[in-house]
Amino acid sequence: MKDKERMVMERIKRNPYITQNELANELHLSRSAVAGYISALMKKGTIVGRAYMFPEEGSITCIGGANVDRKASLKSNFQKNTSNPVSTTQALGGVARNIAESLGRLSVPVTLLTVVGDDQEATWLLDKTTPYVDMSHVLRLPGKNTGSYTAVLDDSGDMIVAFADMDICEDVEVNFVRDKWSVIRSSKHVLLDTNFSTEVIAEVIRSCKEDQIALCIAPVSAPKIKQLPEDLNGVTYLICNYGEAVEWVGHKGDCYEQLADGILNKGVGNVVITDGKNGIFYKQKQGTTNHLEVVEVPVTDATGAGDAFVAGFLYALNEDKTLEEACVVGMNCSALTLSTYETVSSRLNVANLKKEQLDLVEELGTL
Ligand SMILES: Nc1ncnc2c1ncn2[C@@H]1O[C@H](COP(=O)(O)OP(=O)(O)O)[C@@H](O)[C@H]1O
Ligand SMILES: O=c1[nH]cc([C@@H]2O[C@H](COP(=O)(O)O)[C@@H](O)[C@H]2O)c(=O)[nH]1
Repeated sequence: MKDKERMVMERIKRNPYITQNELANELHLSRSAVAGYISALMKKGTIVGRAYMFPEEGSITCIGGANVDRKASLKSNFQKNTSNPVSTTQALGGVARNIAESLGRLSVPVTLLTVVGDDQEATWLLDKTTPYVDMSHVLRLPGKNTGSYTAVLDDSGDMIVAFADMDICEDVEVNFVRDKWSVIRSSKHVLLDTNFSTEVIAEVIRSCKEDQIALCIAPVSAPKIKQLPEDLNGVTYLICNYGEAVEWVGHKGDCYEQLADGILNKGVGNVVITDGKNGIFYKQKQGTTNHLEVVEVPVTDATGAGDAFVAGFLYALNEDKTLEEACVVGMNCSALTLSTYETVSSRLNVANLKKEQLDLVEELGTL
């Protein structure tokens, strides 16, 4: 068997969903050359036919960034223009990846559509995420660096500043979404972050609207919320923090309702604004508005609290809970993450989530 033919066969074995275009991109061949190799493999009987695969019920597809996070925790107050003593840790990150891993840990069938390079970081990221998430559709770009995020945290675990090098996301094109549409379309919910370009984001929104798939957007940061297109018709849920909402649609000092209205006016169906220990505000285009209190918990490391909230929220919606119930589950998921240095808590599972719920209920003194 020729080398190229073997490479085509091995990739199909690893991912029976792979398209001819994807094979052509990965192997630097033309699509017609790939078609030729596939036809030769079929003639030899190495491939006996295409599998018909059924989507897993209640699955979620997460689309967006995957990073290696490096965190430096200051041992004393930050001082400019000198070297500050820190302890450093490394973890996996990227908003869509964090949410996908959390959902996987909560036993939800989940697929991640993201992009990585061909460096050691990519191998580490794929190895560590695969136990929880279907990573067979991840785009690997030869010669590119996997995304990274470097944060400096103060001695109470809050971020002072962070730097995200995610140039690799600029190489993801609209065709990536189109090629993967059969995977995306089979999901009960789609989660999209704002690491990819406005064109890619707009394509996901347009297609989810056309196929009536529930779409939840988690903007990544104040600068990246601006990557959202103007028209958000087709977005079922948008979950952002107060700072992101102010940067995007408001002014400092705006109340939650003013910010929520600004977002709903763009076409979103339901908006949730998180504001750390100050609680959660949600407003539905057709329905209710509410401000929920959170039970304050000691913070070890705040990284990933917002992503954990989204994961808990989607987990609950997938279980057919209401929007308000989903917000409460989201808060419990965040509480688990806040208590560890990990971006995604390794203690996250359905049993611990239920226990967290009971502990909080006890603390609130209500049932
Ligand atoms: N000190 C805290 N005590 C309890 N929960 C918190 C605390 N800080 C954050 N959270 C939880 O984490 C969620 C997300 O935090 P927030 O700071 O709003 O977003 P982000 O992490 O995206 O900046 C909040 O909605 C809340 O449920
Ligand atoms: O431009 C980006 N910045 C940061 C992240 C990710 O966001 C997470 C931190 O989330 P939060 O801000 O909710 O703590 C980290 O895992 C980091 O990799 C990202 O995907 N894109």
